[in-house]
Amino acid sequence: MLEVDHLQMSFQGQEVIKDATFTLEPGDLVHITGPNGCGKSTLFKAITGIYQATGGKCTLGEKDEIGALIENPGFLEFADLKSNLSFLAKLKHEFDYNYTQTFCQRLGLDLASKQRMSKYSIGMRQKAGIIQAVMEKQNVILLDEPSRGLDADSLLAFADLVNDLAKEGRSVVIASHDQVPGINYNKHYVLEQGVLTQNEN
Ligand SMILES: Nc1ncnc2c1ncn2[C@@H]1O[C@H](COP(=O)(O)OP(=O)(O)OP(=O)(O)O)[C@@H](O)[C@H]1O
Repeated sequence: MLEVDHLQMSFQGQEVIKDATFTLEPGDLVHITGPNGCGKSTLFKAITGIYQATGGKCTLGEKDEIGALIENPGFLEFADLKSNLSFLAKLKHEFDYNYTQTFCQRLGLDLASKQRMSKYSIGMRQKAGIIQAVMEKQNVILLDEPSRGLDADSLLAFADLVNDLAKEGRSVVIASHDQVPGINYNKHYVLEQGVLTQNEN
């Protein structure tokens, strides 16, 4: 699905990612942890092509599609949730209202609400960012600090959601320094001093 092979990323000679190597199989639920500033967001930006990697390579299967939430998601601030999500979906696909609604219901957002995004709380924006990463049936899902701003019930709903995505054979990679209880990770990595290392536990 996705092969990340000795990926490197430097900025003006400063090496942030020295060696990141991992492979994603269908249904993998992967946790990448590491201290602030270790390069988790940079790794996702290099995988998605927002940044051009300075070394190594990423190979995505022909039929595979990446959905990503990286840092603070940007929205059309004066438009409501449905306008924002349908705008994003239509860049590549048809907007599937009913399918998207299932994710909104699971995370406690109202897809029919006329409230503009500028009035959304940090947690609500985060949920909208998670939903846009999965609503087009993307099968390689990269979530950077997805639990930011989520309350206790929403964290449980989020854990259920990602566990279900993995059961469907979609692969989810979560980068975070905190733990979300209830996520059934099958692989753990640590990013430290630019090197991504797999942990057995
Ligand atoms: N466009 C850029 N230009 C220069 N340096 C950058 C750029 N993007 C990221 N960096 C540097 O890369 C390093 C890693 O940043 P990154 O945001 O990837 O860390 P992180 O692990 O996601 O941090 P956090 O846990 O705090 O979110 C930082 O030192 C940052 O300053």
